Amino acid sequence: MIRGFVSANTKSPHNIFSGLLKFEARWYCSISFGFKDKISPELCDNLQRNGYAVVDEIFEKVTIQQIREEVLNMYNGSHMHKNCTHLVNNATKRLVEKHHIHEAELTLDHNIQSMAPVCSQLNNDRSLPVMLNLFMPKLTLESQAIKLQVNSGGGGCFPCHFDSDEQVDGRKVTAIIYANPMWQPGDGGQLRLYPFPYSAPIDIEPVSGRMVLFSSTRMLHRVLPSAATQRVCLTVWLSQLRSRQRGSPLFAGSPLSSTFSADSDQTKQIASLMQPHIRNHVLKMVYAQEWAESIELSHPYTLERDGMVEQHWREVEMIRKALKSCEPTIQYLEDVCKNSHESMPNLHKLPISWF
Ligand SMILES: O=C(O)CCC(=O)C(=O)O
Ligand SMILES: [Fe+2]
Repeated sequence: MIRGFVSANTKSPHNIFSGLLKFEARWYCSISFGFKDKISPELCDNLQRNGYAVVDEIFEKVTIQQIREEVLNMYNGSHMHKNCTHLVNNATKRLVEKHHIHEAELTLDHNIQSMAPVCSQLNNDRSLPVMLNLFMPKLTLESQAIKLQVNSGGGGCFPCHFDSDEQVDGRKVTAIIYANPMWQPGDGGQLRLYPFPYSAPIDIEPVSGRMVLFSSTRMLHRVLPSAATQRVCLTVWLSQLRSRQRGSPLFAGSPLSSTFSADSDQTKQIASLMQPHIRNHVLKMVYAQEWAESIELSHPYTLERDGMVEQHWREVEMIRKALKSCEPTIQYLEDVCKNSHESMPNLHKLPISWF
């Protein structure tokens, strides 16, 4: 729809789009959230190529302050619930609480919307998916859902995870907006991204006004323990309609061993290992130890937590067996990523399909 609108005009898409957004803004919101200026072709190019992008000062300071106050009011008024890890084992599904992480689903809950008017306006503002679609038309984002979150100190954190999976829902892009005006390095709570094999993990500080965008299905991430008493953020999940998903029939539902064909040539092996579905498994193997530790750090001690860690190691073992013929190549990738960028041979040129 937007592409049709743009191609019918001779002005640059960016300008035409600003006009359209101003028109919409008059009807839908009194706050301008700044996406139309901040989501640029360069930013989207980074997102497309690296799987993530960071933009600072996404909103005015006063807007960030209002968002922080609204989220903390929700927390202090006990309108948030504890965040849980969803544990799927065979046919059973259980929830395991994380400690010190509280959240509320804004988009699904009209009560929360009425108590958080600025966050609600953000929920109604469609300019983020619209701008991303403009510069990354293949995304075809059609909906957004917002979660409010407080990490209440005490080392609260998230284990290594992907936000979604093509077979679970239509989430494609995660955007996290931080509202922590007093944040200092000793507070912890950095978002750690794993853009393997382009580089070693990257830690992003949760400073006020910063927005981090990344691939919901293919960017492994975790949150480091937070000592700050109130680390606040909003998460926006941007989704395609499930019927529009460009599912990969090659991988859908197939066990790893039947979809992977090892080639003796190392370059070909690397290309095979970097196919999205296989890459996600390779990541679990490469970061197995850190992944296990992050599960332990994020949940209070219970038998269920032990079970989660055991299940993790069983999965790592299965992946190791399935990818046995590529072990030296995986070891090579691992070594390269653990050493500095200088020694990294052309791995950043490998085309990873992030979206
Ligand atoms: O708190 C953050 O920075 C990220 C949280 C996260 O990864 C999630 O909610 O899935
Ligand atoms: Fe996440």
